[in-house]
Amino acid sequence: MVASTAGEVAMSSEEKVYNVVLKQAALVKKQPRISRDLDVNPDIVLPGTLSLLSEAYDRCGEVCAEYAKTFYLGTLLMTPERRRAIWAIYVWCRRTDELVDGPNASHITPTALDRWESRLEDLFQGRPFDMLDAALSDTVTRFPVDIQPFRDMIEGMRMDLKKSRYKNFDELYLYCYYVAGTVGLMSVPVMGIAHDSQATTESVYNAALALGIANQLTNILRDVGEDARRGRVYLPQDELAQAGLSDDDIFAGKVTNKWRNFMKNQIKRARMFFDEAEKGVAELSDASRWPVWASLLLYRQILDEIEANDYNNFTKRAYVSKAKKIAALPISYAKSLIRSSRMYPSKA
Ligand SMILES: CC(C)=CCC/C(C)=C/CC/C(C)=C/CC/C(C)=C/[C@@H]1[C@@H](COP(=O)(O)OP(=O)(O)O)[C@]1(C)CC/C=C(\C)CC/C=C(\C)CCC=C(C)C
Ligand SMILES: [Mn+2]
Repeated sequence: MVASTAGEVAMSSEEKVYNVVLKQAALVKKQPRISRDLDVNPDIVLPGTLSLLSEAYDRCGEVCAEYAKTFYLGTLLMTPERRRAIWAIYVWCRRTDELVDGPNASHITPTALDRWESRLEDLFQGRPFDMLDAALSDTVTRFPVDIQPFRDMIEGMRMDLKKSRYKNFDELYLYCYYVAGTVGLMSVPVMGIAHDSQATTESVYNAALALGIANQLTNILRDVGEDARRGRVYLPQDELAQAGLSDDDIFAGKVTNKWRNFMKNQIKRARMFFDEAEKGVAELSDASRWPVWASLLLYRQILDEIEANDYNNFTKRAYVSKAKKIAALPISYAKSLIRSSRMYPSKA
């Protein structure tokens, strides 16, 4: 908590977001933990609807494969119903992101985002607008997914429309929650917490949030040059100033020692969020641990690549080679066999 000059007590972004985590965890606790593999029940669908729905999910899978090969490969390791649900969530997130980041972004207004939000409300009430919405509409009836993180992601897009600078890490943290921490909160109810996990639901949600934040911080550090060319600086202005840097240095795009030192600290912080996330992966249901480990290790390696590029994230895009991606699979598989709190039940 931070006291303002008027004596009011303002909540930090971390506190605000933690309250969302607590609410999400409480909501999912009301539902039984998913301990078995659910599958589509044809008895509850009208004739013809099932195949339409299958087509809708397949299309979501195709979009996911096209835009995010790594995530897609990860989802192939999941059970069929969970995989389809993650595809549906992925596609909704991607479409939301495209509104402000895609080819038509310059025409997007706050009103368009309001319309997108009412479509979201409709699909949660069983009234999807199109085929891709229909897949998510079905997913939210099968898994205890709440609407709040979806609304919050749209809020992040609103923020992107009106804001291109972040005063400090507190402001950046809130942005990262909106656009990526939310994905963690949307995904846990689908991935499921292991039925014999001793961890609290809050701690697993907190780890999921941390993975979203870590991914987004990494994404920001990878894309500094690209974002600057769009007039955007997603770095804390106060930390830049403390390092003796300004927006002009970013637009100039020169790798100096000041920049290297600044980047070292930013990378350190992103790694701390990855460390926090790691604590929760072992608590996920058996079939979900491997894909989450794989995606965590792969995204985390982008930070190593930024270092390997001598911190030139102005003109060099850090990427993980195919060989390293393949090498991450057995490592993540081995890690997924570790079931921490279940191995030490006395911890609870
Ligand atoms: C297997 C797995 C990890 C599944 C999650 C798949 C999913 C639903 C992804 C949605 C991603 C998405 C399209 C988000 C929209 C906003 C956005 C673009 C965020 C950035 C993603 C990376 O995208 P990319 O590199 O393509 O970026 P560009 O558009 O090219 O700039 C983000 C960096 C955020 C992604 C955040 C996550 C995937 C959160 C992961 C957390 C979990 C799956 C929870 C795991 C649970 C525990 C307990 C740790
Ligand atoms: Mn980016």
